[in-house]
Amino acid sequence: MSFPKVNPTQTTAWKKLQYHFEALKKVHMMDLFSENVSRKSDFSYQWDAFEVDISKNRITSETLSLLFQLAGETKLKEAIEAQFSGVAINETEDRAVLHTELRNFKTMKPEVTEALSQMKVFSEKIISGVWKGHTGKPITDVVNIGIGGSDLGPDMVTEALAFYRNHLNLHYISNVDGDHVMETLKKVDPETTVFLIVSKTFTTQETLTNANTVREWFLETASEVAIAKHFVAVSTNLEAVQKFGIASENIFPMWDWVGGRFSLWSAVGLSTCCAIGYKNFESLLKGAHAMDIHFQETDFSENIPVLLGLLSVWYANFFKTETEAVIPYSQYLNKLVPYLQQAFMESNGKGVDRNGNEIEYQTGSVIWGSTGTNAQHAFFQLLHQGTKLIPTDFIVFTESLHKKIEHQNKLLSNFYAQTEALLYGTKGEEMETPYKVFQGNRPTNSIVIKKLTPYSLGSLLALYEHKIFVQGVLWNIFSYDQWGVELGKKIAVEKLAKLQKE
Ligand SMILES: O=P(O)(O)OC[C@H]1O[C@](O)(CO)[C@@H](O)[C@@H]1O
Repeated sequence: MSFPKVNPTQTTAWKKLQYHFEALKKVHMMDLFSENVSRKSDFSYQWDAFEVDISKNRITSETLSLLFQLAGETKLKEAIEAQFSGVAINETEDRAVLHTELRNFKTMKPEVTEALSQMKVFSEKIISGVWKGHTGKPITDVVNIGIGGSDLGPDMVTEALAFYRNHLNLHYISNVDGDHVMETLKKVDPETTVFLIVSKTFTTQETLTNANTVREWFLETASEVAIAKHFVAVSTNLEAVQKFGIASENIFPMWDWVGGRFSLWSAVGLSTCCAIGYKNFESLLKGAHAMDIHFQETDFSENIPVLLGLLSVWYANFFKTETEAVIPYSQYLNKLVPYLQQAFMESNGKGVDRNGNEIEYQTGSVIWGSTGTNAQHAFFQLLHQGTKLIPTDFIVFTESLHKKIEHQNKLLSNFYAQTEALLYGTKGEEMETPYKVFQGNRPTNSIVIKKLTPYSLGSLLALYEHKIFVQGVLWNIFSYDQWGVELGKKIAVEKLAKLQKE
């Protein structure tokens, strides 16, 4: 049984939140800090190697109580249970949503265990040089051909975990723009490169076009039989993969209960597994699973994904904010924001509710951002003095991987300085000109993690996955379909036919 479909605006909590908002909207957070000396610790949450501080938000303990009431009335607890127990909560596609099962080693389905061991064997052969190209040379380069969820997640994780990488060179081809594939092919040698064609459906125009171009390029210097040593596929569509000419032992499975944007934990992450080795890949999965348990079992008052999801709703629906920024103070997380953009916006960019009615409140915020400190010199002016209120996540790792202490101290001091400047502004200070005034009162979450490891990265990504789900339940939308991408694809097919004729 799926969980009840509640319009959030019809709940008692929503009405109370509306009144509460009217009373709180002009209050400066600085006053909330002066009234309560333990505000920082009251609104900080420790979990594993994470410390999440939400004290710099325009909230009081009453705000949280009302948001918990809203979660109760919209049946969040029941929704979490339904998702984890495999109910087909993706109703418009009649599918369960079980990416969490890809990282649960205790209850893992046999086909997942089998796929993981297939990944282990394959990646070990590639890394050790046992797997040879068709001319007998070991593999030096791995190229992932995929787009959307079959590209963004693996690419992001491979870059984020560069510190843990081996000698292999990794490349990602996604865009149908021929310059993308051709520039990548300039860098690789067909004799020592393996191509991973990753597509859940194996019908995606960009991926198939790129895969065919690569295949033609490969066959300029090799025979058809050599394909078995250089082409591998990850897909649910075995028939289409076989038609493409990929040997059956080179096919890795996917399942319809894993959404593309939640699939980096499956064989879709094969490129990452080759780059960092199976042991590290498994650690990524275990870190995500630890967060799954936290999300499933922790009371909402201490539940980090729940708290962050509720705060988004508070800002989007009461303060009417339209965007949220994410600023990781780690260059390794340079690709986190593009990955989150698909995860959040493809999931929650919906205008029809779970009862089929058009929605009259805001859903799916625009997600944007980039790494600190670079972002400080790009768009922080707007965060500090612009007319828009932009709730922002600040993420940092306290320990630096390269032990560059001076750099790390400067990075951390900027991290803390920015959240304080956004909080306090110049309130209480005499400024000689209005242009130098900072209003402050701009909300931030601080996500402070001990160290960037495969495990902690897994936890961080799972945290955001669950935040998406929390928002979706509160907004009463289906977070796991993506019909909004179809119309453009259909028109593009028609345009292509016309262009080809001309
Ligand atoms: O893995 P596939 O089937 O090639 O799909 C790629 C991407 O395309 C989308 O369907 C959007 O067009 C995404 O949801 C998905 O991640």
